[in-house]
Amino acid sequence: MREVLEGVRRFHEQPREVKMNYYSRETEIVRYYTNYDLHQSKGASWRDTLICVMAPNPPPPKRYPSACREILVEYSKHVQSIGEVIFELLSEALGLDPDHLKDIGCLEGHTFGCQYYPPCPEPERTLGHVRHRDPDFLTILLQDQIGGLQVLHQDHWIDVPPLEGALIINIGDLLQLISNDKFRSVEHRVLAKSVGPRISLACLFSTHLEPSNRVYGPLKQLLSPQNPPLYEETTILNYLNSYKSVGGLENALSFHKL
Ligand SMILES: O=C(O)CCC(=O)C(=O)O
Ligand SMILES: [Fe+2]
Repeated sequence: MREVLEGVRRFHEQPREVKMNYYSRETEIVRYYTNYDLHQSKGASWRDTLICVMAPNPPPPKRYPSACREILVEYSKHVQSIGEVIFELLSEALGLDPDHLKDIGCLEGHTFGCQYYPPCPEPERTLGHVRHRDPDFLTILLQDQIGGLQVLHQDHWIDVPPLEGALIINIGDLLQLISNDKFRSVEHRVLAKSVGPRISLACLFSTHLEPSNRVYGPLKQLLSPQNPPLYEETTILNYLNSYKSVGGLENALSFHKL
């Protein structure tokens, strides 16, 4: 875990000219940029991001930056195994067969968001990452020892202190949708800090770059006259368009409520 964060640091701390080879504001499967909503949003978050799609259709390994290529590929295998166990447990928690969430494709794809938050001279004037919910089924988040991550709980921002060797599991919007609100996607943010850099790696389980007509809606097994569906069926792409239209700032699920 330490090594993969080191790999992310190595990438971000290279000269700008090297990183520019990966710079893109489009939906490339490997891309480096700052603030996906930079040109729409009124403010900018204090971070840079390297996105790497790892599954289901990874590019040839040489497309990943050499500074972190090997360690990203290795970490991807580990995180896939952890994801399998977590989706089994979540399936059981919903009263379903352990393979259910896997069978409907929740584990099919994952993408790494490799974040780098430089030290900020005026941390009270910005955020490292504005409040948002993740647009996926589930996120496995690895953070370093700097701190700053917070989750919203009963209208209060609660610190998620770094714990050596620990991973943070966040429910995303798509799992809230298919579980018909049994699981809630967590709102979270990262404070800017004068110390740093802070490095994190968010592994987002979703297949959002795969063109697919597959639709997701509340799972039939969870519905009854007392528990009617709360959401319409949607493709992942359609849901992502709602997410982008509000820049992640509002709850994109509200667009899909029945
Ligand atoms: O850097 C972090 O701890 C959070 C990152 C995050 O929320 C994200 O990439 O969606
Ligand atoms: Fe997030």
